[in-house]
Amino acid sequence: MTLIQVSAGIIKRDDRIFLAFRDEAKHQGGLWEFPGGKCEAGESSYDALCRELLEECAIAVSSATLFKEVRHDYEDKSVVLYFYLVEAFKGEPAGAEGQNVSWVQVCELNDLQFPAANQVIVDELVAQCCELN
Ligand SMILES: Nc1nc2c([nH]c(=O)n2[C@@H]2O[C@H](COP(=O)(O)OP(=O)(O)OP(=O)(O)O)[C@@H](O)[C@H]2O)c(=O)[nH]1
Ligand SMILES: [Mg+2]
Repeated sequence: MTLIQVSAGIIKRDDRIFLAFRDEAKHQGGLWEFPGGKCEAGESSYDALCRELLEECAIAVSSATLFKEVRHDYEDKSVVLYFYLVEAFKGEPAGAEGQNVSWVQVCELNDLQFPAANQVIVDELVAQCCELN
């Protein structure tokens, strides 16, 4: 099975994170995601992050650092996800492709459903930010 490389952005403002809802028709659809997408051939994960966040959220990333690299094997495909903490950007995040989006409190992330590969990221964000978890 081919390994798909994906970059995704953790866009945090105060105690909220910007999330997008994956269309039902997509792989792992009907779940919340950190916006992003597949790295193209020869493209760095950082460049893919910038391109995807411009396309999907209409923001221009000016600074981001790798938070965690996660490998996950779904039944139908294997992915390596490069999760970046987006530290600075221009523009206001939006659902530029018509997708539903939401600024969600970090401490309420576990109320939402994510693709399985994201659970380790959600757990870490919650552990860092929420005393009671
Ligand atoms: N963007 C994104 N993709 C994720 C996350 N978690 C996760 O398992 N994925 C998986 O990563 C893969 C690539 O994501 P994608 O569908 O956003 O890729 P893309 O933007 O290039 O979309 P396209 O193929 O419709 O053009 C999908 O198989 C998706 O299920 C996440 O938090 N964000
Ligand atoms: Mg995408």
